[in-house]
Amino acid sequence: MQPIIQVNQLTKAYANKKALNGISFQIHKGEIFGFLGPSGSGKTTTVKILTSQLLHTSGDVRVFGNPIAQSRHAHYLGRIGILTDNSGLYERLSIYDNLELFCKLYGIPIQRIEEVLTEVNLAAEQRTLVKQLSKGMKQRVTLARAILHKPELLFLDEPTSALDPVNRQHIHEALRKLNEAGTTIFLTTHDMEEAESLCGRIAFINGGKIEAIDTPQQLRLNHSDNTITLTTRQGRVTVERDDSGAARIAELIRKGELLAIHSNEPTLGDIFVQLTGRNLQ
Ligand SMILES: Nc1ncnc2c1ncn2[C@@H]1O[C@H](COP(=O)(O)OP(=O)(O)OP(=O)(O)O)[C@@H](O)[C@H]1O
Repeated sequence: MQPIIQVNQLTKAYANKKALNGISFQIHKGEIFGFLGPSGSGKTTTVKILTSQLLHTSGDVRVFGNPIAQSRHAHYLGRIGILTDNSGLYERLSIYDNLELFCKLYGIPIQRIEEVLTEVNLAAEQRTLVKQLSKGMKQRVTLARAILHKPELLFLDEPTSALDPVNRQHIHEALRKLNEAGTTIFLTTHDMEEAESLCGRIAFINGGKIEAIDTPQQLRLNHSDNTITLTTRQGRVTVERDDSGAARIAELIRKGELLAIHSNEPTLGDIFVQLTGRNLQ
């Protein structure tokens, strides 16, 4: 099947700065694909190019099979949804009135508002003014607006970076539901837990280059040091993940000395440091 997003050797140079250095990746229908990288690594630049808000310098970028430069029209924007920092909500209007305005602007049936507010778990608050909402609720209204027209492909640039864990969870739940209903999702984050819990595949981006792309499980397997740490009554010991290690574990169990086993799998943050020498923050 043809990928929904196909990027080949993409570069972007700002006046005096190369922000993207020849990145290539593909995203297939139904995926939640994440760009994980620290500040300044090129995440927003990529999202802006893919959503046709910014022209790229060189390389081939196709979305829905069409080169992005040719996709710069209402038909393309009608098939994608975008959520960025910039909420663009009218603070003095209620949640419902904000969404109604967008429905009228884009010719979306008004009945869709109720549906979308249920999806983001805000149906009960729909008459509340946006200025009275918490940051987390506002972000859910922004998400509601981004999916009002039922986009096939949703772009989210750091969707939960300013949110507390509970509100982050609300957004994650809404995104999982959307994905289960068929929406393909491209998101950027610097939060390894967010990437791990949401994304089927992750690209590590650093300094405008992609350092690795894989599933979180495979990334961890590829970078595991093949050791196991054991907590015993005498203290901690590390054994190899082989027959000698298995024999040692069996012996400790037999003697009743084994208290806990730790797999020593690296976190995505550990792997990022291994690959780039940098932290995600
Ligand atoms: N308009 C611009 N003019 C010049 N340089 C820019 C411009 N926009 C971004 N850059 C630079 O390009 C690089 C990539 O920036 P980008 O915003 O894509 O990174 P990011 O990973 O999204 O970072 P953050 O998480 O902080 O938003 C950075 O070094 C940034 O300073």
